[in-house]
Amino acid sequence: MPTLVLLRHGQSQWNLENRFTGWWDVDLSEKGIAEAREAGRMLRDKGFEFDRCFTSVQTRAIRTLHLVLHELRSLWLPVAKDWRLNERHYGGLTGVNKQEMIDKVGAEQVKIWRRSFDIPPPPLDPDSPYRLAGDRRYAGIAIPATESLKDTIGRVLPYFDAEIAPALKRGERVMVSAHGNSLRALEKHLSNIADADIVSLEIPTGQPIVYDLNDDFTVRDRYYLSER
Ligand SMILES: O=C(O)[C@H](O)COP(=O)(O)O
Repeated sequence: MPTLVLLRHGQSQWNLENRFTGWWDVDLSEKGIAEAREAGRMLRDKGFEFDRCFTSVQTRAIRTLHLVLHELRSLWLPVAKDWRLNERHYGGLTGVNKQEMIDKVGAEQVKIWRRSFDIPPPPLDPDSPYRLAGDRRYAGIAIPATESLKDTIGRVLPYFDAEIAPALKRGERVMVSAHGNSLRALEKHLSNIADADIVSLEIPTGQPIVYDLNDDFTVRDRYYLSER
């Protein structure tokens, strides 16, 4: 099976400001742009080539992918964009500063919201300035009011099975540019991580993760490109 590369977008403006982001469409910071370019250079220097790419409908992941493909001289590659690869919806935490929330409700509760398997954050207020009803990219989609990791897996995996796995089976080399929690969803599945253990998986921004998969999608090797 050809190589699959997963990439979390470079640092976003709200990563920089330490705010929960989720589905809110925040652009890359200057550091995030540099991280994405560096990821592209690293892939190029190590001889990586791709046949097809997948990303979300969120600017930070799309822009990261474009910056990487520019470094790879491969902006011409087919790219599929789908909301199912979006970040997990952070519900009522969207826009809130993570440290301020820790000060308010305690680190333990915030960790449960951020990293537990099936406990979603409180839902987004219907009057929130961060509601996405009317955003054209989500026309016809039941936009969630919040999502746990389990909910995120419930939309990422069917997309992986329907679109990404068949490309790999056809022999295509695939890159997925997505988000901390949509990639945790994918990694939980690929690496067969138990519900209780997923709490400790953290994915850094702008660091390509390489999966060498067997034909049955079991993992032969998984590593950060920067470490080899
Ligand atoms: O949506 C966000 O806030 C980040 O992309 C991921 O945040 P987390 O590390 O709190 O899950």
